[in-house]
Parts: sequence; structure tokens; C-alpha cells
Amino acid sequence: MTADAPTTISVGGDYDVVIGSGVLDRVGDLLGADVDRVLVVHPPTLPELTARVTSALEGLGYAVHVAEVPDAEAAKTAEVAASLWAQLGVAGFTRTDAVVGVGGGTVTDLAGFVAASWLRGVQVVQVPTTLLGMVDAAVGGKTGINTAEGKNLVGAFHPPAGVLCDVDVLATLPEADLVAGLAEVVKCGFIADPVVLDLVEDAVASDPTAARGAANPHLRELIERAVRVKADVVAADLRESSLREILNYGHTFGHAIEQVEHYTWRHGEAVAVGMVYVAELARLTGHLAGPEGDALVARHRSVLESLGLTTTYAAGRWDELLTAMRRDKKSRGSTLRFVVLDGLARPSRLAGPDDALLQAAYGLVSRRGTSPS
Ligand SMILES: NC(=O)c1ccc[n+]([C@@H]2O[C@H](COP(=O)([O-])OP(=O)(O)OC[C@H]3O[C@@H](n4cnc5c(N)ncnc54)[C@H](O)[C@@H]3O)[C@@H](O)[C@H]2O)c1
Ligand SMILES: O=C(O)C(=O)C[C@@H](O)[C@H](O)[C@H](O)COP(=O)(O)O
Ligand SMILES: [Zn+2]
Repeated sequence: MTADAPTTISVGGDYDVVIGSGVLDRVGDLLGADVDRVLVVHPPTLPELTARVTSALEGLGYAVHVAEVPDAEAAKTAEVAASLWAQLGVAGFTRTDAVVGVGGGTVTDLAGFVAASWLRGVQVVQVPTTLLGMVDAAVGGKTGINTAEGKNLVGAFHPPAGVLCDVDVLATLPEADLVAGLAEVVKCGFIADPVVLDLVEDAVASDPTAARGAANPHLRELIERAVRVKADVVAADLRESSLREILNYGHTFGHAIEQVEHYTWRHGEAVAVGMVYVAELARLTGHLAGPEGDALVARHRSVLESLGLTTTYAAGRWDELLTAMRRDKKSRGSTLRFVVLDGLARPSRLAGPDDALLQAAYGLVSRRGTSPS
């Protein structure tokens, strides 16, 4: 692999994810024909990257409109979505116009949802600027916003026209955000591609500090491997009828933490605890058994903790967590469902486990205090 040459990963032949160094100005290449107007949705934190994308598009002759949205999870609300619909309406966006999301997963989720719902669907090009956005949120067409009752409860499946990942932009990403993105990368290792785990462990062994940042020697390969895992899964099952659920590994408990903590935890931080929770649940329910099962649960803790991720959560919150978990999209009626592992890269499902086992798994990840770091 040449680090400098862009890599293009096709998602089922429908669209491309372009991963490269210094590729940000190529955003126009991903827009389809006939586009006149473009709405660039961005957070307040990225003025320079937004200006680069905007001027690249203006240079190609597009009528560019910009929409600054609140940072992080505060962007994923009905009020913010409604403000963007108003802006599209005033500017006269038609079905041949486009939305471009520039930012982390919160921005690409919002931009994708607004594109999915405007005129029942206009194209969206995603320009993720966080590791988590590149390896997960911007790819695959899950778009959405939160409601007071929970995470991502309103949304649509709306695949992008293209995804542009310029790895150079990760140089300014705070370490905690990069590490949160690594949690989703590690997820791909446990559910589908164990080489990901080997690469993370190798990076930590050679330089634990570098491993947590843009200097991680395997970062480009990790991004590409995680995108391939996601691309293969969503190409086979866009609407999550079955296979796609594996990408939700660790999310039942993780989303519950995010909600209970009022989104003060990063998504990846919550998913890290969620993966340890569900690994313990798999052991308690016999999905993971014997010395191999024990070793796999221990590997969850060791890989995630070696990156500086917390693998425990405050005790005494069970009722709130359970209420939030019941709203998980994998639930069917009153039956809670989890993605569990039967072994490394052998995902399976667990439906309706005993409340006592659910709570016992919580006991195994519980501690005093609430902060993820
Ligand atoms: N749709 C999906 O399939 C999917 C998958 C995974 C996660 N998600 C969603 O993604 C969201 C989390 O995304 P996230 O972790 O990217 O968080 P985020 O969007 O909040 O970004 C994290 C922080 O990094 C800042 N930032 C972004 N790019 C930067 C850069 N290059 N340099 C410096 N700062 C930068 C942002 O301003 C923000 O403060 C959650 O809402 C989660 O539910 C969606
Ligand atoms: O793409 C998917 O499918 C995933 O589940 C990826 C997750 O990492 C992501 O956080 C997703 O937004 C969760 O979706 P939800 O359906 O549980 O809201
Ligand atoms: Zn996620």
C-alpha cells in the first residue's frame, strides 16, 4: 500500500469512499451531474476546512450556501434539521441539488438526514473530518437525529453519493476524539477482521502514545480495513434486516450510557464500555465459553484500555440504562436483542436474556464515578 496514493473503496458498486492524503479539494469529483446548488453543513470548529471545501466547490461553478450547526451531539436535533430545511427552501434547492456534510459523525448524520428528507431525497456527499466519521458514520447511509427519548430515534437509510476521507485533517483532531474513533475500528476487529486487533496491539506495543493519535503507524491501514468491513456489510444489507446488525456491536449498552449521561460522553467512549458489557453478557449466557471465551473477553478490556479507553461505568444506574436499552432499534416488542460473539469474528444474536443476567453483566462493568476519562 502506498500511503500517498488515494484508495477507492466501492460500496456495492453504488458509490465510492475515497481515502487519501491532501484530497479535500477533490470534493467536486464526488458530486453527480446536474447539481447547481450545494449546501455545505459544518460545525463551528472547522472554519479552515470548511473554507477549503467551499472554495473548491465555488471554483467549479456551484452556487454554494453554507450552514453552520452547533458542535457535536447538539447538531442532531429536530430544531437544527428544521433550520436547514428552511435554508434549503429559501434558497430554492431542487431535486438535482446537493448537501455536503463537512465534520464529524454528528454533522454527517444530520446532513445525511436533511438530504434524505428534503424533497424526499437529494444527494449528499460526506466529507468526514474525524476518524469515527471516516470509518463509520459517513459510510453506509444510516442518517439521523436524536429525540428527548433517545439516540438516533428519527432517521432514514440514505446512502451518500460519495465519501471523501482526507486523512491529513486528522492532524488537528484532539486525541480523545481520535481514540473514540479507534473504538469503532476495534469493533470491526472483533466482529469481522481480527487483523485490525493485531495492528492496534502492534501500534500500542511499539509506541503507546503514538498509537492514540494521527501518528499511529497503522492508521491508514486501520481506516481502510474498517471501511472495507462496513462497506461489505452495508452492501449486503443496507436496511439492517439482519447482517447489518453486527455493526451495532456494543451499541445497546453504549447508546444507553450516552443518553443517561446526556451526551457528555463521546459515542466511541460509550461503545467501548458497551462492547465489554456485551462480551461479559456473552460469557454469562454461554455464547463465549471456556478458556478461549475468557481470553476473548480479556482481549476486549486489554485492547480498549491500551488505547486509554474506559471499560467501566458507574454503578447504581441500572433502571435508567435498562429503560434506554429497551428503545434500541434491535428490540422486538418487549424482547431486548444483542449482537454477541460466539468467538472472534463470529457474531451472533442473543434475544431476551434473563434480567438477572443483564444486570449481572452490568455488575461486571460497574464502578464508582461517571467520567469516561
Ligand atoms: N450513521 C452511522 O452509521 C454512525 C456510525 C457511528 C457513529 N455515528 C454517530 O456519529 C457521532 C459521533 O461522531 P464523532 O465521534 O465524529 O463526533 P463529533 O461529530 O461530535 O466530532 C467530535 C469533535 O471533533 C471536532 N472535530 C471534527 N473534525 C475535526 C478535525 N479535523 N480537527 C479538530 N476537531 C475536529 C468536532 O467539532 C467535535 O467537537 C454520534 O452522533 C454517533 O451516533 C453514526
Ligand atoms: O452502520 C450501522 O449499522 C451501525 O450500527 C454503526 C454504528 O456504529 C452507529 O453508531 C450507528 O449510528 C448506530 O445506529 P443505530 O441504528 O443503533 O442508531
Ligand atoms: Zn457507532
